[in-house]
Amino acid sequence: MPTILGQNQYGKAENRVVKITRDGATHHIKDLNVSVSLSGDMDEVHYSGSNANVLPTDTTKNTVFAFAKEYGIESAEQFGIHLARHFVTSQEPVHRARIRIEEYAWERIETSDANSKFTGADEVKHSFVRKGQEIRTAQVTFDGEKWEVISGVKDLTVLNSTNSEFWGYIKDKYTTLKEAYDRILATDVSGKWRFNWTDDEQKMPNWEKSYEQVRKHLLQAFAETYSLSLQQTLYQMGARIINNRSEIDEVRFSLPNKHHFLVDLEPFGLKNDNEVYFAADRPYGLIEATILRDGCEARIPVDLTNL
Ligand SMILES: O=c1[nH]c(=O)c2[nH]c(=O)[nH]c2[nH]1
Repeated sequence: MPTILGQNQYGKAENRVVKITRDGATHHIKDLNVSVSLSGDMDEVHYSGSNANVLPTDTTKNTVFAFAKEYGIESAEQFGIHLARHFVTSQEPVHRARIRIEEYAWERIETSDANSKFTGADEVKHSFVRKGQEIRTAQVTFDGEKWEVISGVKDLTVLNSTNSEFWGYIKDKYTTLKEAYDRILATDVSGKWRFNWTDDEQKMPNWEKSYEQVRKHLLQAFAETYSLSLQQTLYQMGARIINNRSEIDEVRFSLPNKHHFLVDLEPFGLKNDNEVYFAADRPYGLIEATILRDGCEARIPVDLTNL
């Protein structure tokens, strides 16, 4: 044979598994990106195409989701150990398993005073904001007389593990979506807000404080809205900003609906009681709208990517 096979490995990469653990009203989230890579006696599949030694990559994917239910996700390391041990000890041709995991960290959203008076809690127990990745934006325009300041945020990722439903929508012959009465609602917030300050240097807003407050209001509105659609949540987020921040007249949001699909674990004899989800990255719903102070003009461009 003029050629020989060198190092090889295979498996399913980037399994996006989200595990919600429900401790009464307090939910915990683990969000992992798990890549499985197996190697061993795999010469024949390369040389002759015999799959006799091949555990399908599809099976390695299913194992990731099933193990999230069976073992839970204590830590990325512990989860990786369960998986690697399983592949090497259960399949004779598999001699080595490499499990790579990225973990995305979340923190709880603090509630507004109104909500904590109502619930007695200072955090919403099912609302999370992804740690450390948001980008703050600003656009300043001056024509020699008047200023226009539009501030914004992008890549601010949030998730509610309950208090979200979606039902009662149009059904035509192409509709397959099942009505949801308790779903995950997650989005990467892209938003812009326009200040009504135009010229009086004495009355310039405190930009730092304003950003912190807008961020707080939009997060709290996301966390505290019992959502019947992402459209409704979006409107609440904008309205909360306009109602609390007199320096802002207009808010525009572009919100991808980051779908989380319940994984069917029945084929493995496991019940998925709203615990293990596949976090799909595309396609996604895209919900966009402007919220205006009554009587004010819409000036933020409809397409936020142009700003
Ligand atoms: O909040 C939602 N709004 C929609 O318009 C929509 N469409 C869809 O398929 N799922 C959802 N969810």
